[in-house]
Amino acid sequence: MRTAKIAPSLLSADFGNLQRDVEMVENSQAAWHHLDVMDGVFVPNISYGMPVIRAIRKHASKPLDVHLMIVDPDRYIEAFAELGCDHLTVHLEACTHLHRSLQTIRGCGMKSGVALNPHSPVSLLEDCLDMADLVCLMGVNPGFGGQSFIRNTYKKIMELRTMIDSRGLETLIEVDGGVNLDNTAHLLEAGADVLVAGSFVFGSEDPVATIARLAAVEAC
Ligand SMILES: O=C(CO)[C@@H](O)[C@H](O)COP(=O)(O)O
Repeated sequence: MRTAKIAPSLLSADFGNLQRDVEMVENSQAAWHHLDVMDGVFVPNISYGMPVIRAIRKHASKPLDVHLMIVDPDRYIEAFAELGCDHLTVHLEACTHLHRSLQTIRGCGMKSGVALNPHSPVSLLEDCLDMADLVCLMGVNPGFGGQSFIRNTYKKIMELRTMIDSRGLETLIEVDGGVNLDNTAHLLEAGADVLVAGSFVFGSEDPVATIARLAAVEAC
């Protein structure tokens, strides 16, 4: 039976109690911390950047899974590596030379990730899939937590699973946005490996228990 790695998105954390929320994730069954960096240009929202990630790193021993929603991310790859980020994901739509960006991320010692907006087909990864340790399929249009899951994502997960398996790759499929207990089993069955959940975890009464429930869901 397959279960998913759960990566709570700290975008939905209480920033006035950030250390508390980071420690909550540390003490839960979550696999990774998911950190969303938004620049107000690539997406219509601004979140947080390097000083906040530096502070989170001090309280986190689990991997930091950093999702850059910024234009021209190549400018900052080295800086995120120096902060101690473990996975760095750039958007296909924000990269002029995606192959080079993924190569640079690996060259800096991090796991390379590429994210696809809901409108981008997975076929766009045909020629650089082997450069990605992780593909993040957005289940919502990026920029905000708390949106509804876009169902076309299931088809994309299945297509990507086939591409990965037929090439014998070990690339992880991450789904980000709109994840909750109603769709976790379907996402796993479609082929997802990692689920990012923000509002469903941090908006719940008992986030540790919610993470445990998400992590316990099995795919047939
Ligand atoms: O990248 C993003 C949003 O752009 C996500 O990581 C959200 O933070 C997920 O939030 P929920 O949809 O789970 O509330």
